[in-house]
Amino acid sequence: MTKRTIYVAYTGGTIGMQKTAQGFAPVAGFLTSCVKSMPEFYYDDMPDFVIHEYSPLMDSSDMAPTDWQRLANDIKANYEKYDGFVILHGTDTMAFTASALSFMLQGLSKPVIVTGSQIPLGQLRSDGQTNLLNSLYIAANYPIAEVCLFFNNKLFRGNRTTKAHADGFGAFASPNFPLLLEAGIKIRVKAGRIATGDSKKLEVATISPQPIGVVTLYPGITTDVIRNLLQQPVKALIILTYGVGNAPQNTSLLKALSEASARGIILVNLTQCLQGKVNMKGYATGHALEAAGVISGSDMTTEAALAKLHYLLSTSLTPNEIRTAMQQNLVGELSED
Ligand SMILES: NC(=O)C[C@H](N)C(=O)O
Repeated sequence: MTKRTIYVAYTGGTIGMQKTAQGFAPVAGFLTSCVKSMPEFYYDDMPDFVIHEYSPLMDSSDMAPTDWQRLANDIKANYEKYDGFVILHGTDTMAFTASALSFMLQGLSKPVIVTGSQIPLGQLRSDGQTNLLNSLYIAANYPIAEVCLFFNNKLFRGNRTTKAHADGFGAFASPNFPLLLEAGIKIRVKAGRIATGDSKKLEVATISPQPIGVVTLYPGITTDVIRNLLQQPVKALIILTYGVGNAPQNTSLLKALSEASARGIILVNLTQCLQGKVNMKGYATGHALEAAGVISGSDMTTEAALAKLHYLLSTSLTPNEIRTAMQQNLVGELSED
């Protein structure tokens, strides 16, 4: 059998960083030369791979929707030539990029795995070797045709992830969706589905940067704070509410929200809780939000909701159509009742 070949899009992040006078920063050419010096990447069981290094390499905190587009276009341009795709990316905004790509890459029949590390590949005790090696191996041998995120021996559905640990190796969690695969002594496929090999045509959605607000409610938050967040040019506001989606039943606050909704602003209710989903029918405090035009984001992560809003606001859908689509499961990003 011919070896599978994986395309590695290297965008930056800690995995390829070196110490500089200003702290860790990505250095051109360094990651590729590190990998070339590690024989395990070239064992017989490993797939062939090519590393395409982006220029400039970025810390993922500097990334924006234009970088998501560039990645999606790059995968499209190389789609026919390769069996799978690994994206090397910084961890800070990795969950945002994985979420965005899940909406942008439509009709995937090959795996796309986003990974990186907490310690640079060139440093002692780096997690970069395990993360990259396993991602390549899994993309070739356990092709799950969706946008995944691999970290700390776990393969997650990309649009269900959130960065949950700032300095541990288990940097990612998927609070509301099970693992796709776990790489222990044995590789065990869990909620993931291995691709059947049918090839579909890949379409890439074009997205543009969107003015979206995100606010965490706290006891005593004033209507003025919310009103300021709802000013032009804001097109959507994600409200991180209490528990199952509750907010104070403050008349002026509810009025500000219903006026904004009437102006076409999309108001999305997500819970501040780490796990579980919004149910605005549970309490009067949640029901009042629904009556003000706020829609439920169910159990989406903030990252997935934000990426989904970018995707939908970049289409020609009306605000009401966007509200409907926000509550539907488009690519496995939310659980419907
Ligand atoms: N671990 C990392 O990759 C963090 C880095 N600041 C980044 O997101 O690019």
